[in-house]
Amino acid sequence: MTKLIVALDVDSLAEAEKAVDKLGGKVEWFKVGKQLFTAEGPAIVEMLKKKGFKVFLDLKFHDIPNTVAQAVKSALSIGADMVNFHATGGSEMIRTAVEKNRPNYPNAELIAVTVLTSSGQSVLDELQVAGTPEDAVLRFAGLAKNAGADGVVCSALEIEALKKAYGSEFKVVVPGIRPKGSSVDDQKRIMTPKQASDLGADYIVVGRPIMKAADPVAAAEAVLAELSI
Ligand SMILES: O=c1ccn([C@@H]2O[C@H](COP(=O)(O)O)[C@@H](O)[C@H]2O)c(=O)[nH]1
Repeated sequence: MTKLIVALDVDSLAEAEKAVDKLGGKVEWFKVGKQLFTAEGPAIVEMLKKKGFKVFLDLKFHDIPNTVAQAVKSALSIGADMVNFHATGGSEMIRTAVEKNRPNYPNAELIAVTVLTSSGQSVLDELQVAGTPEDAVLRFAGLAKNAGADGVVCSALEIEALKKAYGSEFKVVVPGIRPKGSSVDDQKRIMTPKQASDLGADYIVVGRPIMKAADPVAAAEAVLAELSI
């Protein structure tokens, strides 16, 4: 079953707590990204864990292997249930982070970012990354899986190929989700909650379509209603 992760892309702990208290009855997972974590730090994760939520700390680490391994350790030690790093950091970086942290946090989900959902073909061309976004996602995911990652962040367009290539146990975490009629914003590779769920997304990540809705609770309920049971 596909789980909903709501992206808490707000400026302050107070704003985040207000949203969480409204959505909390419906939503089990919240994502804390660079905007909120840079402003508030570990207090935000502490607040979410105290209230009993699962936390995806989306800091997309990308650095030398030792630094990423230690950053993942810090993220897990403050209570994150899911953390991520860029697959383009390479196998050694991923393997070091996984091997260093898996023994102490066996249930943590260690996830590699493949190609950002805001990137289309033109970004890959600009960066001289070979092939289509799907080609690159599959390549980066294979590297991440071999290095021990539990899954990847990708767009819904790549779910089918990823599950076929790497099996149903390899998790796919899917942002770039847009309910019918909602603003696309800066996302490029998008699908609806229902499409992503039908394709086998383990998690969908939804930010602005819920957080910026006139009625965020109704928007979250509408997304949840689209997910396959
Ligand atoms: O490839 C990626 C990786 C991460 N994200 C993050 O997900 C949310 C999406 O927010 P929306 O408002 O629903 O667009 C956001 O926090 C991103 O940092 C992503 O979009 N794509």
